[in-house]
Amino acid sequence: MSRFLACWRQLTARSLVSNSSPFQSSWNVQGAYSGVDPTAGSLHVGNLVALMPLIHLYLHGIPVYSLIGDATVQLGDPSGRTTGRHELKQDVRNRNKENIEKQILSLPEKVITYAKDCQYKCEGADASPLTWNIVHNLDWYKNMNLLTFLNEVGRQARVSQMLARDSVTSRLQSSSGISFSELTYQLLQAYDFLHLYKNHKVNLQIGGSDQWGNITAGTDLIRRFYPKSMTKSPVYALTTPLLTTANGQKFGKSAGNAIWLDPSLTDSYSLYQSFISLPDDIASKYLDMLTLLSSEDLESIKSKHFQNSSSRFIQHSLAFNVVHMVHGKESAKLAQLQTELLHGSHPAPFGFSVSAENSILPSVDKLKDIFKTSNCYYKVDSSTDAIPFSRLLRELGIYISRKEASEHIRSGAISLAHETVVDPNIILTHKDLAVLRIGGRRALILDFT
Ligand SMILES: Nc1ncnc2c1ncn2[C@@H]1O[C@H](COP(=O)(O)OP(=O)(O)OP(=O)(O)O)[C@@H](O)[C@H]1O
Ligand SMILES: N[C@@H](Cc1ccc(O)cc1)C(=O)O
Repeated sequence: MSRFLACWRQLTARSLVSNSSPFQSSWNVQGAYSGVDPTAGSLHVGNLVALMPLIHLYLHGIPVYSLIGDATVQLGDPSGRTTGRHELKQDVRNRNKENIEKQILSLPEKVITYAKDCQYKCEGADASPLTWNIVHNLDWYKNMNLLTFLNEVGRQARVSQMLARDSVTSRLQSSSGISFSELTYQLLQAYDFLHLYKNHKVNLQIGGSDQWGNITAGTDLIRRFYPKSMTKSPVYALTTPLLTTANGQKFGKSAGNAIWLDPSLTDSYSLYQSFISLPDDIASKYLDMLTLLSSEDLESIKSKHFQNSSSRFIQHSLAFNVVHMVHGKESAKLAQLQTELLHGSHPAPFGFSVSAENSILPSVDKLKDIFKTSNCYYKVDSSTDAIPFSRLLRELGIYISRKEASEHIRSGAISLAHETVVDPNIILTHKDLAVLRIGGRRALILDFT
């Protein structure tokens, strides 16, 4: 079996293929790429879906390329957007580019460690990972002359096809319309694919399903440029499903609901937590898509979960595995322990909870060690410990105003160490740690020591 066929089986079994060029077992993939525009300082969980096929290809020993769109970010991709993007300043774009590049550079080592832990196998293929390459599209656009681009690329592009792309039709009908630069975005992404095909033998582009139009603009352009090469080295497109919220909204930067992969923006505990309240069917699908667990392990997790679905075993397994892959195993273990202490089933002192089987609560010092690096830990110092509760919450930055804090307190949504607090003016007399709960799921640690 060819390496790509073995990999394709993994991708389809894990529901990672939303659309593709007509698949045949003879697909001859020599290299694959996926791109990201540095519109933010970190990748997010949505981007991870589009990265998963690249991860499987990498583990199967097929050359992979991550493209950082430091040229395309200047135009803004209209795909999946109802309005144009705000222009980012050059220093912000550069910072974003550096951060994303660092994140991608650190990925292969993490993926290999995680894959070993999962005993990931390349069925029927003898493979070992090659280098994970990073390219920047400004490298070929910075000296590109406008006339050369229009002559080489513009001449081949068909305006009727450009206008028919989903990303364009939806915007043409909107009140804000679409700018010329956004309309030409697809030609730049198409030319990227052509460039990588010509210079690095890359003949597969992968992206989220909103990228189908841009990716096929590339396959069309390459076929027009190199009609004779198509028998020996054909080009392919592959898209993954979009990761959406429970109400169908795409997870991402534009929707403002991104869960970042950078631990300084979304710490391991919050990343872990983001999967815990997913409905069973969605969590089960994400477990297939976002982990490298074997089909036997996936089966056994699901069957264990359905013996007692209140255990949320699928959600916890998904959370542990994603944190393991992107932040490392130690961070995943810590996030699991923090989750157990904050959301277990058996109430314990200071407002912590632990499960009945594991009811020994760590000492205050140990608890401080467990939580002090997480975003849910707040140190209450001596200048703030004798002030009214609503002001304390404002001073700690938990609420932006005292008024907002007071409203939440009065509504009964806040409890401290198992006690609901309804008086915004109360002065706390705590001397150790206490868990502050806001609504159903948010839990913070206040450290009064
Ligand atoms: N929620 C998601 N599910 C699956 N793939 C996604 C998701 N969000 C982004 N991607 C994919 O990640 C790749 C890089 O996307 P990029 O970061 O450039 O834009 P984006 O996150 O979609 O941005 P925005 O949210 O601003 O539209 C693309 O292939 C895109 O389709
Ligand atoms: N258009 C992609 C990013 C990208 C940029 C250039 C490419 O060649 C490929 C992909 C997105 O916004 O999600």
